[in-house]
Amino acid sequence: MLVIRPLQERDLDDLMTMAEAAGKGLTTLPADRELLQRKIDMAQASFNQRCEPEAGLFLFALEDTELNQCVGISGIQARVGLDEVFYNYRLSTTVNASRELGVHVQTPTLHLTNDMTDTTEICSLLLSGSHRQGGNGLLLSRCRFMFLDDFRRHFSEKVFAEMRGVSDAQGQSPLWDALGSRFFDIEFSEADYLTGIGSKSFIAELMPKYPIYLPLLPESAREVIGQVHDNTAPALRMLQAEGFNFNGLVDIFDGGPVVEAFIHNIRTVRESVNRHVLIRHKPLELDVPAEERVMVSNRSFRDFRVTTVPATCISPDTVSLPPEVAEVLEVESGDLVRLAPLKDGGPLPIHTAPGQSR
Ligand SMILES: CC(C)(COP(=O)(O)OP(=O)(O)OC[C@H]1O[C@@H](n2cnc3c(N)ncnc32)[C@H](O)[C@@H]1OP(=O)(O)O)[C@@H](O)C(=O)NCCC(=O)NCCSC(=O)CCC(=O)O
Ligand SMILES: NC(=[NH2+])NCCC[C@H](N)C(=O)O
Repeated sequence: MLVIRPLQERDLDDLMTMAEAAGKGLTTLPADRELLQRKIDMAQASFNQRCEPEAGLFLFALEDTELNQCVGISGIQARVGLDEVFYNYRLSTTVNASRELGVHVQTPTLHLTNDMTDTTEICSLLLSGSHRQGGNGLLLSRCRFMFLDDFRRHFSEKVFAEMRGVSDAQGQSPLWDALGSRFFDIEFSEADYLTGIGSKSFIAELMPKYPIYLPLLPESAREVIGQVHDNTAPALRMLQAEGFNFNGLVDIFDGGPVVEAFIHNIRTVRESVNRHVLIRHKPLELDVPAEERVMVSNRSFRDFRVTTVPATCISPDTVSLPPEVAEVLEVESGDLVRLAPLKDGGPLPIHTAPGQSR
């Protein structure tokens, strides 16, 4: 069975293996054992409410209970830019017009901003290659929206994701080569790694403060602005299906797009329903396609758990769970759980009785 739970101490080795396999460019998950250990500690402090709410870093592990192994990770950073400055470029238009000369030139420009300050970020989505199938990526990404909605007071109303931008197999980024490298005498992979481990003051010290006129950059750099890395296309597709849209900001190093949504508009949030658990000793048909499965969350802050069950388990006011599923979710008969479709598309497989509130 695959289950989402808070990231724990014992996940360090699995996390390190996944980060190493992912290669460079996943800013928040560099293959640095000490940093990953610090992230686990921060996640534990956040779930146990041992840190300031704004400093919360909620990291979720996807555990394969048969392998007893962490096979994926995803995260929520409660607020960005409060401890350290958070940068983006805003893609704007500057118009130079002269009625006298009959000239009207629109020039795309990049302006350095801190517009996402004090906003919640979803981040660090990574699934082990062996488990990229059967809707596991969807579970890993979407479980976060159930958590965000159930514990809204910990987060901002709007959430965003910075998507990984274009770089090649050698870690070269066309935007970095044309822009960043002119101001920082280091490679893109090193600059990215330094921001990932939290050494960010060099950005403030070295980044150009004046707007950048895009026609002055080479075509190779212009064309990657707002584009994602090939490996990140599925992550973007999943967010778009949840209602996230490009907000006009891009990453200052590789030009990857920033997408955002208001929590109340996110599809998983809108389509969730609550049901009481009914434990039933009936074998569960596990081989059900993603379209016919629903996510079930135990709604616990500290011991958050999510797994999937076939939509046929749901009745108008209960959800029947076999004992082994109830056990991994840490729920008992009568507990209230939250359900949402795993995959978008097709009719919602959750039946609400007439007159019953969701
Ligand atoms: C992102 C995940 C976890 C996604 O898992 P899977 O690859 O198993 O996903 P999937 O179910 O196969 O695909 C999800 C959806 O994307 C579609 N899809 C697949 N390949 C595509 C492509 N090349 N272009 C456009 N869409 C594509 C699928 O059809 C499906 O949509 P339908 O359902 O419509 O069929 C994984 O690919 C991964 O670990 N990638 C490497 C790490 C990475 O780049 N992470 C994101 C960094 S950016 C980040 O972390 C911030 C964002 C965040 O935290 O969410
Ligand atoms: N791909 C990168 N490492 N970009 C650097 C900046 C990342 C992020 N916006 C910050 O200010 O922390």
